[in-house]
Amino acid sequence: MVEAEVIMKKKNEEERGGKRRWGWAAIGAVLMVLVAISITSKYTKNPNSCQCAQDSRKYTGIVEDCCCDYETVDSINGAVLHPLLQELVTTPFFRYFKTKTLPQVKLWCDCPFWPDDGMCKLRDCSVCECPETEFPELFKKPSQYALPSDDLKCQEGKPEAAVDRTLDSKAFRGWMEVDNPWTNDDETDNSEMTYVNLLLNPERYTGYTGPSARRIWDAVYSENCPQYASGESCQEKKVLYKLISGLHSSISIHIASDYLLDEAKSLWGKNLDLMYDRVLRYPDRVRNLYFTYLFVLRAVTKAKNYLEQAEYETGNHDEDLKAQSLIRQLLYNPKLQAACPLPFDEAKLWQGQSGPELKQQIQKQFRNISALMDCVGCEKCRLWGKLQVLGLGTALKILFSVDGHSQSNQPLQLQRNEVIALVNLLNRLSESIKFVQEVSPSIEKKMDGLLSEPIAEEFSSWRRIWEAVGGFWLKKLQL
Ligand SMILES: Cc1cc2nc3c(=O)[nH]c(=O)nc-3n(C[C@H](O)[C@H](O)[C@H](O)COP(=O)(O)OP(=O)(O)OC[C@H]3O[C@@H](n4cnc5c(N)ncnc54)[C@H](O)[C@@H]3O)c2cc1C
Repeated sequence: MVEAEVIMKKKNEEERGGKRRWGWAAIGAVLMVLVAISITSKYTKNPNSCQCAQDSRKYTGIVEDCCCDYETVDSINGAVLHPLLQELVTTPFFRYFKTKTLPQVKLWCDCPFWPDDGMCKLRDCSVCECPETEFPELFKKPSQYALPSDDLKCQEGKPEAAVDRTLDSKAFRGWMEVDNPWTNDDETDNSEMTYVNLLLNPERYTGYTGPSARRIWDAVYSENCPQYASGESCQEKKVLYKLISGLHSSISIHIASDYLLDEAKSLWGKNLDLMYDRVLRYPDRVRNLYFTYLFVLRAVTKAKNYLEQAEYETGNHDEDLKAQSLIRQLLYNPKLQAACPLPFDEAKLWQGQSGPELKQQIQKQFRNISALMDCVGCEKCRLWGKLQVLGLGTALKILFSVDGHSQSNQPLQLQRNEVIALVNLLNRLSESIKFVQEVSPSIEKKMDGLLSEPIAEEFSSWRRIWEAVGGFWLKKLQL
């Protein structure tokens, strides 16, 4: 009897122990599942996780609102456009830009918005002007080849419905001084104009920063091309915003690619952190750079008949022939024509009843942006700001002010300075695209590394917790 009681007691204890183990096992399993859910949700659903950030930084497929993809832009830019443009901008015709280079004290006369407080810190802010003897003699005189207006080929009689994307090549014989409805520049004001050699004044870090620079960008964005909220704004306003943002990205990339790393030692070089902070970490800014590049490229190729027949005379026969030849190679490049025949389709814009009114409104906003460039408080920044905004204004003029439907029915006429600005702008954008393509994988890898270090640390902490929890429950189960 006693023996039977002892056996029963033992059996009951074993059953209780078994139940206890099962209880501990169940609690352990639930806790482990909770820990696992917490870890997986942290690294798969969190929008700030490394995986998501990596995906959003890949640039593939068609560039938004354009007709060409990122991969094609990279390859055609690297293989064809960049080398051609680099050579073209060194020719005498393209390297001298006519601009007002007013001393700081006179700046307020030109800036229609506010007197500048001159924030520029470095010697590198100032522009190196050309001596009178250096720039081409032919540039000093008004063109003797200008056509009387009745000699311009009329574009009437084209079918109203179809968009004519060709430009009248016969209209061009010489450089005309005509107003650009998109810009605020007046090239006829010769007394204060001077020529600068762009090769001697590279766009790079100048030390222009702080409230003065910020005020210009703020005025450009907030008053003249407010950020569109997707779906709310019309396509045309979106285009203006993207052009300015793309230009801003390009300026920041040039600052970062030629930066004063150590002022005391006069050491210049690449500042990749700055490039990441200002451009690469914002995928939209990179996309807008590609958009602006394709937009300007479309303008250049649309004006091909005109540009082919233009005169690139500076008095230096060999160099002028070279400029002409390089322009032809650019305009009729078979690789470019095959890979990206229509970089941007301007025919989709200004449709509908409000088209003409909208165009006037955006034209006014762009003229304001152009006028704002006179308020940039650093000469070299102002030079490149004015040149590139004039380049954009020229692209806008080519794409939107001259076609079969223009009110005036006037064929395209460009000022010499507009052509110089257009080509130099395309070259700047091309350099930026190349730079982004070359350095962004390594910067992104570095940044991903920095991002993943804390994540790796977190993972190992989680692993330690996991092991501790697992070990504890195993011990309990072995009890
Ligand atoms: C016309 C112009 C030309 C300049 N040229 C030079 C130059 O040659 N060399 C030089 O050293 N400095 C130049 N600067 C100054 C330079 O652009 C910066 O303003 C300065 O370096 C201070 O930079 P930041 O970090 O405050 O940002 P900023 O570049 O001033 O940007 C101001 C704000 O604009 C927004 N933003 C920035 N980039 C973009 C983008 N791509 N798209 C949309 N929004 C954006 C952000 O909200 C940012 O905070 C120029 C300024 C202007 C206005």
